[in-house]
Amino acid sequence: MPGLPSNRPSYPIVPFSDATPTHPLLVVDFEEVKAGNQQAIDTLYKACSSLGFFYLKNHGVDPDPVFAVGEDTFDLPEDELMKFEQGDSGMSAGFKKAGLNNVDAAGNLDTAYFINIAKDDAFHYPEVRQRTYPETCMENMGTLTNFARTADEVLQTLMDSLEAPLGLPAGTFRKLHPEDQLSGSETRVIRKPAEGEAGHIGEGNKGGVKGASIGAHTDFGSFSMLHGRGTGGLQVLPPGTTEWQYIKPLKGHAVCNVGDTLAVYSGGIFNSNIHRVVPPPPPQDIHTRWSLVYFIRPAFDAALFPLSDLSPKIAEAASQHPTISKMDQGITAGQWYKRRIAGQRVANRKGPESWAQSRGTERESSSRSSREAPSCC
Ligand SMILES: O=C(O)CCC(=O)C(=O)O
Ligand SMILES: [Fe+2]
Repeated sequence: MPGLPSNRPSYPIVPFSDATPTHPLLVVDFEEVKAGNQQAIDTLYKACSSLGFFYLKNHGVDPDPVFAVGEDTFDLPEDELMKFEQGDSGMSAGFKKAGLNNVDAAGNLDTAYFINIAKDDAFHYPEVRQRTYPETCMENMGTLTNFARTADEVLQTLMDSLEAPLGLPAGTFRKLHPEDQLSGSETRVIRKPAEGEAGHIGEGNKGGVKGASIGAHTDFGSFSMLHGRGTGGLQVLPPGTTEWQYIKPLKGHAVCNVGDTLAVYSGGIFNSNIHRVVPPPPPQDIHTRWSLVYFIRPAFDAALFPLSDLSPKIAEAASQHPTISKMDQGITAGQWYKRRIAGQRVANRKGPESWAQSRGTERESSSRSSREAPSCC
């Protein structure tokens, strides 16, 4: 039973090595942001407009019961899980087994298992708004709903606090991320198999990063909040650099990052930075890696363009942004999400151009200067 003591290992099985070089992140205190502390909001704004990644402390979200649901889910036989596979049409909700996504333009295969539970289904259970899930999820929907509600409210609160510094009217972001309209917001538990287990290395992969879990990408939505179990593997490519750098797992701290839709709404003031997941650095590399993400994404029907009409500051930034200034003004957040999800599926690959066509805002993020990145934590 999820949440109850079990004979499962506790993570990390071995600690993240201090000898591994890591990239520092700013630390944002959620309680202070929520209380309106200007210094904390300034730190958040600085983080979003530089690397786009930060540690979040005092967030009040407990990942452990959801990790337990994830463990029970991935224990189910694969043919049972495959009844809930996300498919190739651009739907994210559901199960994905390792090897069904590409990790690079060469077509190498991923090594990550996902169970994705849509906010729509968690918030409105027992009503089925997007789809149903394996029995371990359906029977523990209370746990999943509680997690999604808490994480969603944390990320909505962060976005509330960014409205004034962006020159936006209060309530702008909540209108774009409403509870009652279908969206791509979801909870994702990720399992990367331990060394020696099936799926640890992508079958038939030639070249690329050995055992890569998730290829280089930007997130599709507005904000992502990641909980780990003390295991490394997440890497960022800081603006203006060419070397991937690990993010150090910090106990009690979530890692949050700006995604494409928030970058676009802000006219490019905020940065949706490229990142990837590779096998944990030694000595953690021989063990299973677990992570848990909550993604807040706009309503599928929300228009996706810079909020220039609402903020002269955003209008000015958007007009100077190399890619955002040229974006198709007719696209919705749902179309953006579908293109990105479908485009990374192995079954939809036609050639290296499929990978390029499935990318997000990362092509321009590399043009940011490294001077903008935070230099300390
Ligand atoms: O597992 C991680 O550390 C990050 C996962 C991630 O980047 C994603 O699911 O988009
Ligand atoms: Fe990501």
